Amino acid sequence: MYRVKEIFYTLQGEGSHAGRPSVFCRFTSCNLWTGWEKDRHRAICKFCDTDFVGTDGPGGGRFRTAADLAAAVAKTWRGQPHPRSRPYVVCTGGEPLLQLDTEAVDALHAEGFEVAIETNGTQHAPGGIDWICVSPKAGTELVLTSGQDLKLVYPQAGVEPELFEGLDFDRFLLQPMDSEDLVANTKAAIEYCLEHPQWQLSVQTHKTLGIR
Ligand SMILES: C[S@@+](CC[C@H](N)C(=O)[O-])C[C@H]1O[C@@H](n2cnc3c(N)ncnc32)[C@H](O)[C@@H]1O
Ligand SMILES: Nc1nc2[nH]cc(C(=O)O)c2c(=O)[nH]1
Ligand code: SF4
Ligand SMILES: [Mg+2]
Repeated sequence: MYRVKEIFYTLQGEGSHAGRPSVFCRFTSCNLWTGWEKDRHRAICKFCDTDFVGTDGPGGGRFRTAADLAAAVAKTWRGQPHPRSRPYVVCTGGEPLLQLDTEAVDALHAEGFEVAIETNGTQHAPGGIDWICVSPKAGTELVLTSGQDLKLVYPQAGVEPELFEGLDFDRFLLQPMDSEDLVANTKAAIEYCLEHPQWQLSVQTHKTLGIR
């Protein structure tokens, strides 16, 4: 059984695939916050910008089998077939690696999808995922230390970018923390990238574009 908050079609807003048409499959629940506002002050991850509680969002629900889940994702894709583009699904949450298993990855592949995830990196990943974006969180142990994007929300006291520079990722990105300090955080992230050019800026473009 897979519990999913919502499944929707939009452009990837962040990271090195920003702009890419994607189905987002947002899994319910996270190991670093209950998702309830009343608990935010005592969560391990306190700055989350996402509602991942329940299964009541558009396209959300409980899917009994991996094939059911993959069929729901496939139904949400509306790109026209083209030899140079493969349907693309971004598994996120909440924390997708609490639920995404080999069966689900295989079922998504069987529906013709390239499979991406956005994860906090505290759980191991099943094999076969095509693109892994890890976003480390202060106060956690990082167990997923390789992938494509290492996308650090910046600034976070206790997890300075230097800690991750040696890991096995293709790209290292700083994403300004969205909060009342977004303007200052963006300025600080830009300055850090300019001084340390192995890092590049990741802007949450969907928020300024007014899309999901
Ligand atoms: C909602 S999380 C879900 C996936 C996974 N739990 C994780 O944290 O990577 C999706 C992405 O949004 C980022 N994010 C969450 N809250 C944010 C905020 N306030 N400002 C900037 N990025 C944020 C996360 O770091 C992660 O890269
Ligand atoms: N457009 C868009 N891009 C995103 N990239 C990562 C997201 C997420 O919440 O994981 C996200 C999201 O929620 N919307
Ligand atoms: S780990 Fe991800 S989903 Fe969980 S609270 Fe933090 S940003 Fe939100
Ligand atoms: Mg988001």
